[in-house]
Amino acid sequence: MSSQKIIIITAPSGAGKTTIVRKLLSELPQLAFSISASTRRPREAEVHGKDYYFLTTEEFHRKIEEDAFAEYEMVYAGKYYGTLKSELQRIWDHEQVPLVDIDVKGALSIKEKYQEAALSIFIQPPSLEALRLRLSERGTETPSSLEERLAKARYELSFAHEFDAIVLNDELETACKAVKDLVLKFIG
Ligand SMILES: Nc1ncnc2c1ncn2[C@@H]1O[C@H](COP(=O)(O)OP(=O)(O)OP(=O)(O)O)[C@@H](O)[C@H]1O
Ligand SMILES: Nc1nc2c(ncn2[C@@H]2O[C@H](COP(=O)(O)O)[C@@H](O)[C@H]2O)c(=O)[nH]1
Repeated sequence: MSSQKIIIITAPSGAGKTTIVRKLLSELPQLAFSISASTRRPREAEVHGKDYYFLTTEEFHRKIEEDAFAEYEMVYAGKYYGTLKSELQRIWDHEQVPLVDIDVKGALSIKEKYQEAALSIFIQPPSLEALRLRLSERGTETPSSLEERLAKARYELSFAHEFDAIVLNDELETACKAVKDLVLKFIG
């Protein structure tokens, strides 16, 4: 496997990135999840150092000053999310390929930074109505955070064609297989 490749999975919130990423990680040991830093509060059952590195805003600012991020964005409700350079290096040091699950702006930054070393996949939801249903059934959002995510989704959908591939996530198994095929072709 050639070193220092990176796989970017992006989409509007609720499109199914995390679901697809988890399946991919369970099937392809060549990949490792790039754990992002975030200042949002952990959800029930989320674990520091597994789902995210949960930081205070002060800690996140310090890391920005130290130039510790490959990219970072204020994604929702004043909360920061960022990909740590040290996390990518940790994964490369294990001779694995980092899989980053990030928002569309962050994905465009990583794509620009790593150029042909990056494979970028946009997960397309069947419709905004489907997104609304998935997010409300997930049970993680308040009415206002749900609307915030849907408003951002409308904007993010217009960037789909900036990425190397678009995979429709209507039937989950079909979407997972399409993503797996793209990844296997890329990592060789
Ligand atoms: N193909 C699908 N059909 C129906 N439900 C799905 C499908 N794919 C994912 N879901 C469900 O939709 C919800 C949102 O999925 P998921 O959390 O993976 O989205 P996400 O893109 O990672 O969102 P976020 O960006 O907010 O983390 C979850 O409850 C998941 O089980
Ligand atoms: N730009 C970045 N976006 C990230 C990163 N890690 C996660 N995310 C994206 O944030 C939203 C919200 O996630 P949630 O866990 O609060 O539902 C989602 O779109 C993630 O993909 C990151 O490091 N940089």
